[in-house]
Amino acid sequence: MSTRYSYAKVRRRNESAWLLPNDGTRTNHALRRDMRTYADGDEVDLVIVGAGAGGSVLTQRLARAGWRIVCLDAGPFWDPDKDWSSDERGAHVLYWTEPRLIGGSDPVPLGSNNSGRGVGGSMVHYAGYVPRLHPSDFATYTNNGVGADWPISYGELRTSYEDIEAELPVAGQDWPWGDPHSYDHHAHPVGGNGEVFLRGAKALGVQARVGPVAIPNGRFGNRSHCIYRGFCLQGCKVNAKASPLITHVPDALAHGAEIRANCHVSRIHVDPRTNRATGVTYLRDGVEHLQRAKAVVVAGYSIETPRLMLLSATDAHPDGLGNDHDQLGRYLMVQGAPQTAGRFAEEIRMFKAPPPEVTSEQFYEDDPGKPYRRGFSIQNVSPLPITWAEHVSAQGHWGKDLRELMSDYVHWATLGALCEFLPLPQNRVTLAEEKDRHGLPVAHFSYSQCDNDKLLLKAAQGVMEDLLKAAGAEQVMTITRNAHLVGGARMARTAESGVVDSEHRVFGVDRLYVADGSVLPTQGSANPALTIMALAARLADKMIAHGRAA
Ligand SMILES: Cc1cc2nc3c(=O)[nH]c(=O)nc-3n(C[C@H](O)[C@H](O)[C@H](O)COP(=O)(O)OP(=O)(O)OC[C@H]3O[C@@H](n4cnc5c(N)ncnc54)[C@H](O)[C@@H]3O)c2cc1C
Repeated sequence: MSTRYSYAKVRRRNESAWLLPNDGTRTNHALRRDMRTYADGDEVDLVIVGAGAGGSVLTQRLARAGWRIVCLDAGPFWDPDKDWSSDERGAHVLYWTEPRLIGGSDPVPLGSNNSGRGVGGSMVHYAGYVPRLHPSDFATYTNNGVGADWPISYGELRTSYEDIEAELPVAGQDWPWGDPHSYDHHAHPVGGNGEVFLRGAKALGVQARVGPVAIPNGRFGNRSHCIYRGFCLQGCKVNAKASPLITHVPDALAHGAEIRANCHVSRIHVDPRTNRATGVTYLRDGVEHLQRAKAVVVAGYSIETPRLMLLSATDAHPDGLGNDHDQLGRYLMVQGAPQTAGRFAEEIRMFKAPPPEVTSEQFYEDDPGKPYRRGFSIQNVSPLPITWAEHVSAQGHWGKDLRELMSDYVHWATLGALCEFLPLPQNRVTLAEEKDRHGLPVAHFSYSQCDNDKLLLKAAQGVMEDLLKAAGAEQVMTITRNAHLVGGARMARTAESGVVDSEHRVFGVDRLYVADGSVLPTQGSANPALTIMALAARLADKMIAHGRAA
């Protein structure tokens, strides 16, 4: 571990890893049983919608500062021992599978690959890659003529990045790209898939690094070390992979927050007299409740956050909260995530390690010599058999062909790219006519790629195929897919160009905030969870400095 942080310093800020049991079980049941609870009629300091990456960090930070917090999540309070299995099919309970409609010229399928539900949010079943954004991501419009400029700079997030990296904690080699930095935990040993990446990179002179992954290398507090069984996306059964369920929720409960599971928020209330957010309506077991609060934070992720704000329209805000200038739901982004598999004569067994292994950010920055703006990163991905079947069948293999490729699984290695698709106004969430089981209009998500997006996909595919061939692949197979969702309630300098200001306050409504991935104006080629958590930690600092609403 580096000298930058000691465990004692992390523990003084966030004791979660030490609040977990160390008797071979994974959940501190006493902490949940004895958590402080509030009545709906109690006016708490803050109600937070969503206990995912953004909502959990904010809950933990503000509970520590003595705020009275209720955090509502539509999904369950997971218990890794009881609810999760080392089984791709069994993990389907983790995904947000409520109905949503999709459209546009490149519709984005929504489901297991996009969002989670329940306490811990999507990070419960995320892959665990946690790179930072680069400083350039905060000013792509000024520097490259595309995308958008953030109202804050990278420098304003640096300390929060360091804090969250120490709390997850992150393991990886020294990072040469963006703002060069090191990690508190040394990189993990790589498996067969990682070795292929490193071999191909060396042969081509491409820089690659092991990490950065939110899995401690060794024990951390009472969290077990990683057992390299490869089921990170199915919910880590041993509590090695970080998610807010184990990295921030225990400390939040220990400091008096109430995290209320299975509560679907259907409306944000705004007092027409004061124009202040005053609480939320939520549904539990089909029964409507009202939680009063002095302020409201929405952290339901990029589709559900704009949807809830659209559903909360009032006479004063007839098009939805934060939508007085027709910005809500717009500039929603996915990353183009083509995936290339290569066949090797020897056995690779790509499942035998966490899927996050090796990364290259050599192609991340804008290169004026290229026909496209901005760039992409490349990482190992390790599809398990069902996801592998999806990869192979997406290539048109079926019947005997498909069976042969499935039984050949152990010979394949896989790389995935993250291409920086641009924020475009027409890529947007609106409300559909169709209703969900609560009778609420579902989200319609329209997505169309621009020419720059398509050029990036092609370039990333070329690099991945070259890497695998240079590592000795006899055959390569690429499919096109998407990853991650960010934007939809973006941060901006003015209400005419976004939904929240630099301190996450929704334009046009007092005491209403957004604290999740929807606020990102651009996405770089980095996986988003670390940035979402760092932004929430920064927001908590601002809110604590301003003090609680009277
Ligand atoms: C398969 C997969 C792999 C991924 N891999 C990576 C990775 O390797 N690295 C990375 O950085 N990112 C990864 N991600 C993305 C990452 O998990 C998300 O970007 C991040 O968790 C989003 O944070 P958030 O706070 O915006 O939302 P979430 O973490 O999704 O939290 C939102 C929460 O809000 C709740 N909610 C929504 N609507 C309501 C409502 N109306 N009422 C009450 N509760 C509500 C949901 O139940 C959910 O718990 C991955 C995602 C997936 C699906």
